[in-house]
Amino acid sequence: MDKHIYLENITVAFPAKAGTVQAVNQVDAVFNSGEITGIIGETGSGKSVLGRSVLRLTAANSRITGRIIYKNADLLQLSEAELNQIRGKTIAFIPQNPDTAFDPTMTIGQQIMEGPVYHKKTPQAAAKLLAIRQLQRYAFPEPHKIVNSYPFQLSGGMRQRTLCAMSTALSPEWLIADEPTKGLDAMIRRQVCQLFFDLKENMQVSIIMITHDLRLAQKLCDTIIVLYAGTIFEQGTAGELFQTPLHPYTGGLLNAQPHKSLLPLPGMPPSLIDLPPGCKFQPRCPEQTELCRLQEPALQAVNGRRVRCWKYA
Ligand SMILES: Nc1ncnc2c1ncn2[C@@H]1O[C@H](COP(=O)(O)OP(=O)(O)OP(=O)(O)O)[C@@H](O)[C@H]1O
Ligand code: NI
Repeated sequence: MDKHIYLENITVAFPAKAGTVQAVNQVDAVFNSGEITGIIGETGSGKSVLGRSVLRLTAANSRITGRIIYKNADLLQLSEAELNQIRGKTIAFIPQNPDTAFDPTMTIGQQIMEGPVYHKKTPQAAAKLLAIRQLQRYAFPEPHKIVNSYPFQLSGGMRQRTLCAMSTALSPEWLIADEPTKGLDAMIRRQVCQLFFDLKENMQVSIIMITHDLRLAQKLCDTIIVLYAGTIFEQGTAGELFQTPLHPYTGGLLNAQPHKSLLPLPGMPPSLIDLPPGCKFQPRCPEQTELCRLQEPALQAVNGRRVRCWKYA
């Protein structure tokens, strides 16, 4: 039995007063086990919603349809109790905003120990040792002190790293990390980056990495998925995709990086309530044609990659 995660026709919608927000639209993808898959795309393109949908962690009013197959089971069909046996233990999630993920009344040590004590019945003393070891791995110079501190006593960067320590305390098979390097300074970012690499190489953890940090994605990821307006616009190996982006949107994203031309993509993403016909990127695309306005291109296979653009049809 393989340990890939298969997304089949995943759509995530949020009914709202003004209409239904289509945050994720008919996504088909395979997250290969043993790999780091990066999900990149502009703000609001659906990265977090897609990542959260795997463990049904989207907002309570969300409607998720499609299938998410992991080890022959559809995660979307499991009961809350069954899913709770997977959450954190087999598939762990590191949320985007560290500040809402902590209980302010518990010490850092207690929060890291919670998973092992709850899921694996690890005795308190052993769990505390594990917490200290975890903090050490995530580059805390004084883990013995940190286990006894409270979240408010830590800097934002330290809280981010504590979240990583919490999420990997149970040695999960999969880790879904939502912008794990956000707000970290360059040195700590390099350490966390090295850690993700170690998790993959030495601890056999497969990773889904949601990020705005394209240099991190290029360095760390095996496969890249590019999202726009909730759909996959391009997918390929990190090497090929960063070397020769096929979609004009991917090209624009890469060019907007600080060490490149720093040219932001012109225009705004579309409203996700009333999506226009045709290619969703067409109003902003420098290479648009009549066909792009009329009909939405399919996600095409091109030399082992996938791209949603009429240029390649
Ligand atoms: N609970 C919700 N109700 C309504 N709309 C939502 C809800 N959660 C997310 N959305 C919408 O879904 C879309 C995708 O959001 P998402 O957070 O996945 O974007 P993102 O790519 O992660 O952006 P960022 O890079 O800023 O984190 C956005 O338009 C957002 O406003
Ligand atoms: Ni996000």
